[in-house]
Amino acid sequence: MASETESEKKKRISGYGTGTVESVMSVDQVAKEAQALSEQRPDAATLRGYCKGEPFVTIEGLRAGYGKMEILHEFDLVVGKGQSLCLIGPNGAGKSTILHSIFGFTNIYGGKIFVGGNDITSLSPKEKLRDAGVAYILQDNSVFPDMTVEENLLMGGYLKNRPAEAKQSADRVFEKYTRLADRRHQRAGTLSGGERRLLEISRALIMNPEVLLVDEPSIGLEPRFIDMVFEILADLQNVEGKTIVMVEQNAKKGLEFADLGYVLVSGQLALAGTGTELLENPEVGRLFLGG
Ligand SMILES: Nc1ncnc2c1ncn2[C@@H]1O[C@H](COP(=O)(O)OP(=O)(O)OP(=O)(O)O)[C@@H](O)[C@H]1O
Repeated sequence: MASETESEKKKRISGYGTGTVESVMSVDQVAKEAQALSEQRPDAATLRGYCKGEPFVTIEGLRAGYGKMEILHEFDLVVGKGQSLCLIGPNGAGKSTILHSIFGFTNIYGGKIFVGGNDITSLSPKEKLRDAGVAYILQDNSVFPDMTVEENLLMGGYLKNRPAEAKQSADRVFEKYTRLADRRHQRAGTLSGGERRLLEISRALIMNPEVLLVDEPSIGLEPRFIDMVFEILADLQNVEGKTIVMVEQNAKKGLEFADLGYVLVSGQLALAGTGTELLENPEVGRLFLGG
């Protein structure tokens, strides 16, 4: 968003929360005031306390970034199996960088990442998807528009050695989501925004991952599709037992959905709680939920 003006930024942010354009603070102001939240920074034991059962996705003292630039500084995270976590925070705080780091898209300078007790810190994205059961769902517009819905889904199984297995997984997706089944031979570029997001999520399911990293599921969607996408994610968590780590600019939606919420400020964890606790926190409300 390099060319975005301050007024455009305000407009964009106002769409994420519940406030009006006028009532929303500038991006820089939010970032500055959010620093004060860091005084309540939780320790690793507190994070574990929020965990249901054994920790499943754990990050310990992560230092990561791009090239030589460190974006995340000593970042910790603990999520139980089948739990969901939503990361919120000012623009540029490093939320997506956490997902990138878990999936292997960043340089890691220190710290560890575990899934199911296994150290996955230095695995490649391919190994994380194929061997560690971690899938990354891109922000948006990642479907191949000239390929059919079915072909797009099968692309999700390109790491499976046996195409027949990918086909079986795709058939299971079609059984579950008849909306996609009805359109299996349709070009993906002709799908509605909500259907496209459903296809992007479904494509990640072909490898049958345990952990879903979901980057901004509501971005660019009309309100009616946003609810649909969150219902799909709730089903994947509650019925299929997937563990979800999500970044969501619509902080209200994200915190209503997730069991846990973390506020990230300048690459560091500033505040953690249940989704409900953060929704009820007046400072979080003022800074990220539109007042
Ligand atoms: N591929 C990259 N190469 C270099 N720097 C990057 C890259 N991706 C992100 N950054 C930088 O890392 C910092 C954190 O970016 P990140 O996208 O993680 O923030 P964010 O909290 O998700 O922000 P937003 O809410 O605006 O999406 C920013 O300063 C950004 O410019």
